[in-house]
Amino acid sequence: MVKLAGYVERILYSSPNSDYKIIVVESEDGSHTCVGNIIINEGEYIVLEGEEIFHDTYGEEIKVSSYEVKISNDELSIRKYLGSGAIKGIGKTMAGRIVDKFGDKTFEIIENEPERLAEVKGISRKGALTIYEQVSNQRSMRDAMIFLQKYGVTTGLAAKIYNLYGNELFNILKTNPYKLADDIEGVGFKIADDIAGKVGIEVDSEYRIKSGITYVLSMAAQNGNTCLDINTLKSKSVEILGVDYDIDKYLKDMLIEQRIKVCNIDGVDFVYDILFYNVEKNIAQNLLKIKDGYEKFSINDDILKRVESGIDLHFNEEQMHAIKEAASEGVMVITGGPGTGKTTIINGIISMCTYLGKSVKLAAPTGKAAKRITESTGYEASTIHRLLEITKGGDASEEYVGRDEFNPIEAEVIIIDEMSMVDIFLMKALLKAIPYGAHLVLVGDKDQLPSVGPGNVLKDIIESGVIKVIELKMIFRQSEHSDIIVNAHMINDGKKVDLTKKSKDFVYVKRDEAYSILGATKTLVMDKLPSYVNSDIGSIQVLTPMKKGVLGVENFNKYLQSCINPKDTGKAEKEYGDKLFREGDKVMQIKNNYDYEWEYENNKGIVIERGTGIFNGDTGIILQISEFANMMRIRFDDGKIVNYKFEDLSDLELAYAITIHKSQGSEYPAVVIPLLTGPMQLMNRNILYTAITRAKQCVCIVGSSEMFSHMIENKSTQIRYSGLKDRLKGRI
Ligand SMILES: Nc1ncnc2c1ncn2[C@@H]1O[C@H](COP(=O)(O)OP(=O)(O)OP(=O)(O)O)[C@@H](O)[C@H]1O
Repeated sequence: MVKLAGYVERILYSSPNSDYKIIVVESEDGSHTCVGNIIINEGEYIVLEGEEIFHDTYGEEIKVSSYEVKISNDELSIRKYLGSGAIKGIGKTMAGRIVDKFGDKTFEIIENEPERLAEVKGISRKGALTIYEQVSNQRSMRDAMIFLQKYGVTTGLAAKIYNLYGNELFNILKTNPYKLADDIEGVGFKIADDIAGKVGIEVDSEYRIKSGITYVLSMAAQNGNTCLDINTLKSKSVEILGVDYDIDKYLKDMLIEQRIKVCNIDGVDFVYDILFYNVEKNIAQNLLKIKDGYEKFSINDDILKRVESGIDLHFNEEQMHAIKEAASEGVMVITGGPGTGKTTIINGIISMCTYLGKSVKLAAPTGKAAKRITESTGYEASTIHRLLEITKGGDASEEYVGRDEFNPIEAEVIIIDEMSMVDIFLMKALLKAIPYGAHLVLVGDKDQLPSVGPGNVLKDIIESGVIKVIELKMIFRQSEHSDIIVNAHMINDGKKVDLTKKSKDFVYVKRDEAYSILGATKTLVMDKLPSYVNSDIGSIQVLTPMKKGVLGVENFNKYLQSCINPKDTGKAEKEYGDKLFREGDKVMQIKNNYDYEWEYENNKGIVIERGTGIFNGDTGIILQISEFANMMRIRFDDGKIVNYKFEDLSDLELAYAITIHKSQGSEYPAVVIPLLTGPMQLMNRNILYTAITRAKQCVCIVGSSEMFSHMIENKSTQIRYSGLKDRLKGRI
């Protein structure tokens, strides 16, 4: 770690999209090139700390880890600061004239007697005022950044906070920093509480207690709950606030202020953050409206026969029933495990609609799932986000949703696959955009893991008993072809699976210790499986329940990266937080982002198509990392090429191994599942079932057969609190 203090002599590079800069700092012992996210102008005085690094092209540099900016009052630095382009309307010449006139008193004059700037030739009184506003805004923004950095707030978040509140920020920080936690995504109760403590806000302040209660509800939402029973809410609030208060009093206030709602379900009071309450209520109302407001399609046996002959198989009774019901129900659910014929029914419904002249839209929650259903039905599917024309980072909040009740989806039948992944926010947005009279068909496996976001939408709808449900039981893919399917159903039914039985597609590799599991997994991924399933290394997916620990995703990725794509002087690298990306690495996008621009190139490297949108679960390879251009070039599996700015790297993770949660909706030729130990709430049947059903040709379990059996027995899937089922039933 080195420390440095000096003037910013030059800004060599400034990213147009972030605070990333390459600057030259003139200190007592000469010039130094420094790089990092820095908000600064030429001529300002910087005191920084950083690490010395060596760049192949630019030589020695200091990578800045923390800094403080001071505007010096000496004439040269004022001249540089004003002339740096930071203040609109002042160039180098004008800066020279201002400093010639006011010398080292320039800032004092700008701040205290700005009208005097008009004494300088070429500056009007109005111009003087604009200069004053800009200088003081810049100063307060910088002050705010420095202030927030002290509380561990990153520069990106600090800028977001400042942009929202402007100069009101200090006032808010001093009176109610908890407002930040309410208003800004990324500021949780903990950061707000830390600031509050430092600015001297009392622990028993009303703001603090209410903010703590909201925080407990939001943490519950992160675990999938839309509400929380009142006793748990009270005890958790007391726990995080660290003081024993009469929480009831504050809950009553929050009820009056319409910040929360309380619903009684079976004699227990459940508390909702008003946001979740409204979303859940909206889903129930709209779902019932769609259910009742439909128009039956008239079908006859002739049409069904034609559908069947088009698909070239005989539907069994269940399937025929499902297709008929899709014609006569406003909303219906089709649920079943792998190989039970869901896709075949979707095909049948689409084909029936074609004969009836009804328009169909088919969609799924992720890009991968949409691609998969497109391939298996031959009918173009989109993501639900695309169907709803959601823009801006894929956020389903209303302002960015293009399709709604005023501009509904243009289709008479809307089929959604992989419904188990849909959370309450996406469901609300979807239902709002269903046109009057349209039929909605929801397809999914209710035993897959529930959505990452809050809610238990598919299960709640099924259990409400209000919506028509077709549960498929018959397995079409036969056991002689696939142990994966048979075992998946056995696991789902809680039946013991014999791992010692020889199988072509369900393989067990016994290992008793974490590091030997790592080694065996590597051998499978690199040497054995690619030729066995006729695929490349990149298509073999390691799926693990956990993020942390030797067998967690993070460690697995580091290990597999070092084996599959080791360090090499020819491969550039980029560190981002505790992640290290290297050219050639396999990576995954972990959010839907509709703004990323992609292009397709032909084999001569000429761009032949452009578009936008990269989706949660999309995987690709890093082609190039350029520190100078501040970007990383990635080619996704479907050929799209995207330039990621470094500040967007939080959207990317190494993907040699991914969590089972993240694998939902995706399929791979072969999966390797390492199992040894882990937290009991993760090592359960639901997780194992989801992991196994991701594999098309081969599942390899590496590790402990006892843990495998334990997971089948462990049904303790975390309970999700939600009122949707009871709301649909009209009980609340
Ligand atoms: N009535 C039927 N008669 C014969 N084969 C059938 C019938 N229905 C489906 N199949 C076949 O069974 C296999 C599994 O069906 P399908 O792909 O529709 O199931 P799925 O529930 O969508 O499976 P998954 O969830 O694994 O994708 C397919 O090969 C399909 O052609």
